[in-house]
Amino acid sequence: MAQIQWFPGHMAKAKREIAEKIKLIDIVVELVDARAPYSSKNPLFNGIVNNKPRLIVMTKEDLANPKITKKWIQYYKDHGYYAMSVNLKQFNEYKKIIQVCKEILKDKMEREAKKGLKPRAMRAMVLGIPNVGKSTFINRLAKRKATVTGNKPGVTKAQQIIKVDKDFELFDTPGVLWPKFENETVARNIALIGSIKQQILPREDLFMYAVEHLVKNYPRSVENRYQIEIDLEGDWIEKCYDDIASNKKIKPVRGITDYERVMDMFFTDLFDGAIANVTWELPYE
Ligand SMILES: Nc1nc2c(ncn2[C@@H]2O[C@H](COP(=O)(O)OP(=O)(O)OP(=O)(O)O)[C@@H](O)[C@H]2O)c(=O)[nH]1
Repeated sequence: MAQIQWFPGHMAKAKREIAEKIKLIDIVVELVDARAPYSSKNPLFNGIVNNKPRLIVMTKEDLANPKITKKWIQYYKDHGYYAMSVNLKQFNEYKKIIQVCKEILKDKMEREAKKGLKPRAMRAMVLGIPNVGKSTFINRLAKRKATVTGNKPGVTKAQQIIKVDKDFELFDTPGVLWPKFENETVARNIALIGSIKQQILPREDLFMYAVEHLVKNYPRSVENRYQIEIDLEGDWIEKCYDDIASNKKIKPVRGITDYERVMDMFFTDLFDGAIANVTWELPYE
């Protein structure tokens, strides 16, 4: 954990920016990654959002375990949030989010109309830690490349309002929250969903944690991928490196297994979904 830097300055700045914007909006759309819904949710702005309605959108449902995603949605609902899951890679998925926002705000808009207030569009803001899909969602809405997307933490840039339709508007710049590093498990989980660089943690530890979690919770996911057997006893990790290297024909370096290449291959398989439908944490854990 010593390598992880905590930047109170960044956090304070993000908090200030979000607090400024929040005054202008009717609903907060908070994106979290379905593979690690706890670790990718930053409790920091609970105090800022206050009484604004909040919709939690679990992105990347296509990469997560569908049964656990359902449990998480129930968990959020039990805790008074609106919640849903999406695969933003699917072109029309963003429409579902807008639909749900409109349903949530329907009563509020009707109350305003009854009071004789001028009809206006509902306004939403997107929030989330890096890499959860904020730009992808906003770009889909804007139907243009408004912001740069990429599978690297921290690429969201430049503030405009996007008019989605006559009833709905969205800030074109999302609120970027800093990931929390509450404990080692949280840090590992956010590294495993790509929200922080893996290199921030000792990579061998991350590899071992991931393989162990998979073997215990997703029997045969790793074994089948590399045609190996894993028995979590004794020097299992050494054997695991050697067996993956041998199966994938990764050449040894000066007679020693090339651990770095084994890890590269494993993490690529994980990020590309070759080892798929994995969620790293359960609700109530
Ligand atoms: N499989 C899958 N990939 C997704 C989904 N949503 C986003 N992605 C991918 O995740 C990566 C990160 O998405 P972005 O939209 O850049 O995330 P962001 O939250 O704007 O990231 P920052 O700019 O770092 O704050 C991109 O490669 C997207 O294509 C999803 O629902 N499923």
